Amino acid sequence: KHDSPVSCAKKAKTVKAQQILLAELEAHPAAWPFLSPVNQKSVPGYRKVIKKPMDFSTIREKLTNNQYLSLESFIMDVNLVFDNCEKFNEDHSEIGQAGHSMRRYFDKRWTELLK
Ligand SMILES: Cn1cc(C(=O)NCCCNC(=O)c2ccc(F)cc2)ccc1=O
Repeated sequence: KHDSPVSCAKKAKTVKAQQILLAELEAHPAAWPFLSPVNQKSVPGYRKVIKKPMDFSTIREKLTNNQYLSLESFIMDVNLVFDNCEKFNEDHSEIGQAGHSMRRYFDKRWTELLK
């Protein structure tokens, strides 16, 4: 129940890093396809093809509710957004290109921030 001061400080550091990373993803010009859940009523085939939908607003909700027990689980959800995008969209479509661009940006930023 009570963390040692060291592990408590370490946890605060990763939460801070997650907040910084998510804010940067949300502010990115190519973030628009990922800011809210894909509307499964208006996007034919999405519900059948994508088994685990994920988007930045859902990640924001989970972060706010302290649902990420580790940095890894946060990174897995962000990568799920980009993996879903690659599965559903052609690489050279507008949304496909946005997904590649956002994944490159995320990979660069989280290694810079936590390396
Ligand atoms: C990730 N993905 C997204 C869509 C999709 O159609 N998503 C809706 C985009 C419409 N949303 C906007 O245009 C927008 C949103 C926020 C904002 F601030 C400005 C514009 C379809 C397939 C898929 O795989």
